[in-house]
Amino acid sequence: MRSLTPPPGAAAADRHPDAPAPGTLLGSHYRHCFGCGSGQPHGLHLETRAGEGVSVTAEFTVRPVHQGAPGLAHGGVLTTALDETMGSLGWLMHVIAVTGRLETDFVRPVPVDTVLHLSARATGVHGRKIFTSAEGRIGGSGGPVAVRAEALFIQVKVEHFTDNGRDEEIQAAMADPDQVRRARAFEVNP
Ligand SMILES: CCCCC/C=C\C/C=C\C/C=C\C/C=C/CCCC(=O)SCCNC(=O)CCNC(=O)[C@H](O)C(C)(C)COP(=O)(O)OP(=O)(O)OC[C@H]1O[C@@H](n2cnc3c(N)ncnc32)[C@H](O)[C@@H]1OP(=O)(O)O
Repeated sequence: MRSLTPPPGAAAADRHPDAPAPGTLLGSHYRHCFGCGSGQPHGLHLETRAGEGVSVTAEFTVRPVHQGAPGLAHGGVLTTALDETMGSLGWLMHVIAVTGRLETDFVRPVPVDTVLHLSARATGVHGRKIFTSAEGRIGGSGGPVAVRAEALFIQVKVEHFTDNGRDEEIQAAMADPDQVRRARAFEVNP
């Protein structure tokens, strides 16, 4: 199994000089994203905020549509929330990266209506690989840990999307000045 710990020789993750100030809401990277998009009625609607260094926070309210067992959040949904939170670290580094590998520890059951306080940080960079970790706490940022994850993101070029995404959505994204502006925030040229 490939490790999610930065290898010897990994560098610390660099906060881009133009990264939004700590406390700033990052906004959605794509309106139809299941994790953060406002145009996705069944999505998680996560709003991620920049932290210090290469770190972010977010709050996720578990709704009845997120159930796995009666009254409890589905583990896959919680993993998605962690994935999205770690994925948004790219905003602070000005890189586009996709999840390559992700591992979740489910520590406590998470009831419907819980506000999960999520935090994520980059733990190292090695070539195109960005190592990250995240946790979700119940009831507040000092509350008990319910979920924990580590993930490896791989830096990609914009062609990762334009070559592989369904044409209909790619054309719409390229015709949307807001989307182009957001892609430029990642220093890519769509
Ligand atoms: C106009 C259109 C604009 C659109 C864009 C606009 C905005 C977008 C901006 C940001 C979007 C991104 C994220 C935002 C936040 C969202 C969070 C959710 C993120 C996701 O939900 S995203 C979906 C799920 N994700 C995928 O859909 C990936 C599918 N996959 C692939 O596309 C390839 O698989 C890829 C690219 C991952 C690698 O392929 P590749 O050919 O580029 O690279 P290669 O294989 O050479 O690997 C290089 C080094 O990574 C190591 N490595 C690779 N894979 C590994 C693994 N699984 N485990 C451990 N190590 C791994 C190798 O071992 C090597 O390591 P080493 O260098 O040490 O040898």
